[in-house]
Amino acid sequence: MNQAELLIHADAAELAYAVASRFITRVVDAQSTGGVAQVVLTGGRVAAVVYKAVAESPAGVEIDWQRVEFWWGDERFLPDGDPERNETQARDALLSHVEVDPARVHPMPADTGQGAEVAAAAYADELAAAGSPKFDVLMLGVGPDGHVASLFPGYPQLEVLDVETVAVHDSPKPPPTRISLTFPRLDRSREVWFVVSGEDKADAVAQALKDGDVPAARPKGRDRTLWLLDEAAASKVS
Ligand SMILES: O=C(O)[C@H](O)[C@@H](O)[C@H](O)[C@H](O)COP(=O)(O)O
Repeated sequence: MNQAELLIHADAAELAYAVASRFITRVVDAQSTGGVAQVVLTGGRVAAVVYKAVAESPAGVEIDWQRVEFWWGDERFLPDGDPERNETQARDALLSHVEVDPARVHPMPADTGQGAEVAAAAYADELAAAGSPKFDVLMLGVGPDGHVASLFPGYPQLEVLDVETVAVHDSPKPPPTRISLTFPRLDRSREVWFVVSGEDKADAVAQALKDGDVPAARPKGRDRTLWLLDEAAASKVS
């Protein structure tokens, strides 16, 4: 298994620009053999800044946006269009500004009254219908408690290894109900990128890099596992 690679940037803005550039290069590389780039987006403030930087990057023209397949690592289980949904924030920051193929954008289901378990199962079916793609890049934010996606410390979803998606209730991070990919599905990624900014994440980053007992210690890319940090988030890495 490959070793985690750390790339540390001066501040949140430099981190966002660096991750945006890396994202564009990664997608162009994945498309270079004529294929479709399979990418997994995450939620959170840092991710939204990265998506905006991608949308604004002049290099973005190098991507054939029609040949990018977008997935999500987790979603806040809210009605369609809710501003707190990861999908809404990704559309506002990036997807509405580039010529994506709508058929290749796969948001996790919105709350239509069906229940999060039904919605999670539907997403697993959608992944299967798409041929269970291996992801070229999977982006993950990290919470101060070391959570990734919607996999929270001490929650039963950490031990769910036989299915690819799971519902989450009583999340410590609002909103309370979520959908998440499980660890086995997160790991079906060529590259896993942890994109982390801020002093409040420094303990979680340090613990994860020491293989501590935090969810962020577990996802690993098949080819590369990158920790893309600003100095504040890296400040307790020994
Ligand atoms: O739905 C979510 O909230 C995210 O998927 C979650 O895993 C997020 O990435 C981290 O909590 C970091 O969020 P921040 O970047 O806002 O700290």
